[in-house]
Amino acid sequence: MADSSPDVIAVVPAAGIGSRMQTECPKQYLKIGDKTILEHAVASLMAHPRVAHVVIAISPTDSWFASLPLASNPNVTVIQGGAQRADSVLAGVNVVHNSQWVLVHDAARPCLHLDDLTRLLAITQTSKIGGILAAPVRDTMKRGEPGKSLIAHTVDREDLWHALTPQLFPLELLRSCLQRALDEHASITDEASALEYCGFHPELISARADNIKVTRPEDLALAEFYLTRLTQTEKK
Ligand SMILES: Nc1ccn([C@@H]2O[C@H](COP(=O)(O)OP(=O)(O)OP(=O)(O)O)[C@@H](O)[C@H]2O)c(=O)n1
Ligand SMILES: C[C@](O)(CO)[C@H](O)COP(=O)(O)O
Repeated sequence: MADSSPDVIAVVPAAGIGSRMQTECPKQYLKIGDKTILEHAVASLMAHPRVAHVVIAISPTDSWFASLPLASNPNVTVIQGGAQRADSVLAGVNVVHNSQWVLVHDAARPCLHLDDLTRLLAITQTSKIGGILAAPVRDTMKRGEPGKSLIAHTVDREDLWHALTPQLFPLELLRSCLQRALDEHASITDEASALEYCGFHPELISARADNIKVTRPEDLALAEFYLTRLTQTEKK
């Protein structure tokens, strides 16, 4: 398949409530500049010619999405998400049919660079398992004593990565691994962990650490700073 033909469908889980953000509205609807965080995240996917369509999973009680231009975008399908992020992702994957590969990207990650997305998408030419964007850990990592603010031990940070999104997998492989992991009540916090649960080893694509997930109040200003730099870089 040519590197530019629209052959990948993206699923964007956007059905969370953003409780850690402590804001009035779910964090994906907070604005940075003239767009919501969700719109920035979707725009970063649509900037690539291989992304043909975006499926967005929103909460059944969502009262914000309908007022966005995305709601009338012909390249967007909106569906109801589920109780957990993995449920929302599986709901999105289950409406994808005409694509060999599916890309999953958090609505809460507005700072994705096009070149990172391009490098992730390139694995479709060589991999049958898929892979994820990831950033090597920089700090010394500690494991705490369970339930205490005491250090149990230092975790070796060699080969330790922060899993980011997008995460990219063959459609049927992701669908079957997610379904099995959820049926068997496995702890699944990203798509790769569902494949790992089923015995697969997805690729790690080293990526920019500024592809942050807006999670806590202090992340909003950082995302705004990164987005400003991203806009200046990618406009050139
Ligand atoms: N049931 C859920 C829970 C989360 N998400 C989405 O998954 C992404 C990453 O999840 P997270 O950052 O944990 O978002 P929230 O669950 O909203 O945050 P919190 O845990 O603070 O409530 C977000 O885009 C969120 O909207 C989802 O689609 N469905
Ligand atoms: C998918 C993810 O963004 C990878 O780091 C992360 O696992 C999402 O976790 P959350 O607790 O749902 O934010």
